[in-house]
Amino acid sequence: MATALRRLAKCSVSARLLSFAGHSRGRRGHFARPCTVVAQRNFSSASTMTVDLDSSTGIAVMKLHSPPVNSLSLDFLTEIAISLEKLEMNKGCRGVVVTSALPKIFSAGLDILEMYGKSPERCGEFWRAVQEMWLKFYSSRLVTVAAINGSSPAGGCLLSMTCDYRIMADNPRYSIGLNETQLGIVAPFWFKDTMVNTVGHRTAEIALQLGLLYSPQDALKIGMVDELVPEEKLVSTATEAMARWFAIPDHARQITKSAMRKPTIDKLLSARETDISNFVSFITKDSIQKSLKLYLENLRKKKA
Ligand SMILES: CCCCC/C=C\C/C=C\C=C\CC(=O)SCCNC(=O)CCNC(=O)[C@H](O)C(C)(C)COP(=O)(O)OP(=O)(O)OC[C@H]1O[C@@H](n2cnc3c(N)ncnc32)[C@H](O)[C@@H]1OP(=O)(O)O
Repeated sequence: MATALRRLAKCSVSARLLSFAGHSRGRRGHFARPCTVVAQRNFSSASTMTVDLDSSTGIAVMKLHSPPVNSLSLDFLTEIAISLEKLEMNKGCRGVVVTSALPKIFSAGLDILEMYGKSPERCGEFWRAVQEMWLKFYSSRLVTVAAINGSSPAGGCLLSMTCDYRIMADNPRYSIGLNETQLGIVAPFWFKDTMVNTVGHRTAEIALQLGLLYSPQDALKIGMVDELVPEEKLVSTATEAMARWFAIPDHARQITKSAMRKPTIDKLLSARETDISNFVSFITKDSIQKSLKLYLENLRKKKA
């Protein structure tokens, strides 16, 4: 099943690229099979998410549910990317709110177990899925809002930064940021570019080198998130925020989004294979594997 999902994800890259620049809502009809919410729900045998599309508003809510911490494994990444693609193909869908169904955690980022003790082939496959998820979200025609209802380190922060707008629960126990250097690893250039596009060069330089995780209040100050609200108001605020984006004609908003993001997207597209081989050779180094081992042990010790 997972292999079939991944194959489908690979085939769909061209559809995404075709759909990105300059298409209007009226032109989406040529895509195959529109998704239905029920099909979406049944799509994943592992039930790692629910996607509910309200046909009266055109807003879908994607709730990530991969316990214990929504870490982004190869299969989970693939399911997220395919779910977004199905929404893209659905004429009735104009926007998606991404949130977590788990308490206190939006996403713990990339699944460290996918990067530790794995073969180079598997690491490469994993990294392609990370790229694919990023490409799909960053180039989405939909209005994307992250409703960040828990901690969101590293890849979790990246996922939220691919969205058009971020609303975070105002809870000082939560944190968000690209903390890769704290694990002894390096955020690749397109993580860095997404961060720079979100918070600006100087702030990104400090945040990335120090691997900073920000409280919601500090994340608001640096522009990593756009709004803070009490947790219980998160999804309702996200759907309200969506109304402002829906008030703009889709084609104008989409072309503008494309103009803003295309250079960053093209940079990865033109270096995709090199980026995969850089990742594989970096992550499989003995020294990096040792850092990851230590980090995993510390995570487990923290609990004991
Ligand atoms: C020069 C060329 C460069 C090329 C590019 C090269 C490299 C780039 C490479 C990688 C980029 C990676 C980006 C990432 O996303 S790395 C992941 C970073 N994530 C983290 O650091 C988060 C770690 N987790 C936490 O801080 C906490 O778990 C969290 C705050 C999320 C939740 O805390 P809580 O107390 O509720 O839960 P825990 O008890 O800590 O965890 C429960 C359980 O889950 C396991 N776990 C947590 N996070 C992860 C994870 N990201 N992956 C896998 N597993 C995770 C944790 O170990 C516990 O497991 P167990 O003890 O119950 O077995």
